[in-house]
Amino acid sequence: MCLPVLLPEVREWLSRRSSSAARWPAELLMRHKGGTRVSVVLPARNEEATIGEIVGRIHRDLVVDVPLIDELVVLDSRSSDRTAELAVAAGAVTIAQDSVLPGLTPLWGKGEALWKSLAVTTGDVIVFVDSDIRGFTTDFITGLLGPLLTDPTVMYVKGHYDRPLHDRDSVEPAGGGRVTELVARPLLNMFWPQLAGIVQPLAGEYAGRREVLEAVPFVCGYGVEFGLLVDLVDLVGLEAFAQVDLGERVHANQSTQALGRMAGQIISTAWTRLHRQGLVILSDPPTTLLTQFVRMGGELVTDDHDVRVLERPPMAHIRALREGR
Ligand SMILES: O=c1ccn([C@@H]2O[C@H](COP(=O)(O)OP(=O)(O)O)[C@@H](O)[C@H]2O)c(=O)[nH]1
Ligand SMILES: O=C(O)[C@@H](COP(=O)(O)O)O[C@H]1O[C@H](CO)[C@@H](O)[C@H](O)[C@H]1O
Repeated sequence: MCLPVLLPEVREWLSRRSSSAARWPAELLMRHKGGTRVSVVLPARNEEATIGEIVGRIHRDLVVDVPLIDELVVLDSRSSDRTAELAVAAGAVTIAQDSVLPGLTPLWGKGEALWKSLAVTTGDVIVFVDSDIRGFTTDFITGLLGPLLTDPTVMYVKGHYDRPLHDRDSVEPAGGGRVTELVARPLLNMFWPQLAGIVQPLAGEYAGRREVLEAVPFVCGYGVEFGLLVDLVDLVGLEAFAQVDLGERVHANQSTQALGRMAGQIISTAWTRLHRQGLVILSDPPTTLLTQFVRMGGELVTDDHDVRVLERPPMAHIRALREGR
């Protein structure tokens, strides 16, 4: 007989803190919104193919038709295409990542964009949505806001969905979330079993209260989602988390090589948390160099990457410094 793997408290949490997007229509949320300001942030790096559609839908449905959202911001993460122009045209405030907190050394990556969005938004609640989603619908946003606007004990909400996998010229009905299944989920089950009930730990769609988002560091690259989960559950406990089924999400799938580098960043992030939380004793730190192999002109050549974790301190610390506290 195989033992139930999920901890009893995780199983119990799942039964109480899970819902689906359909449960949270915008009209219901308007009745609960009160004076809570809501910001929606889209980190975007070269997303001209989809940013206009996503921003346009959010602006029409949740700014004009039902004024649930107070702020719609695209954090332009060093795009070299028409992302910023199309985002503005569709109704978003668009801010260049490197223009935020210019006194700090600029860093790269998705997490840098998300961390800087805290400095240029005013919402009490912030919703993060990727900008490469195909077939985006605004119930991704109302679903994530549901638990936050109706339950003051909820601090952080993760979306989950079925994840088809785009192949060159076909879409497999499942198979997406490759780094989730091959790296993130095993790491969380092994070292942070209280997070084993998070269905899509790396999902780019999530929301939280500013007070907690500004109380934790942000990993600058692709480790940001993994780092937020581990740091926030340490800060507020699983009880303050909720999870919403958003249905299905199709996005631009990166190459296996690119996901290898993403996996390296996530393993580096996990390693820093294992050490910071005293779960491992560092005799000597692991290397952060990842050597991949690519064939060029018939030759197999090495392709070296640094997957070290760069992270920003809690935004609350930056605010305190700037206010001389
Ligand atoms: O340096 C970066 C890398 C990515 N992104 C954005 O973060 C989201 C997720 O990134 P990506 O699609 O590259 O990751 P994947 O979804 O393939 O894991 C997308 O909206 C990207 O435009 C970003 O703002 N800055
Ligand atoms: O979940 C995953 O394994 C990766 C890759 O997804 P695919 O295998 O390309 O569907 O996608 C996520 O990971 C990134 C790192 O956390 C997030 O930033 C992305 O938003 C998310 O799509």
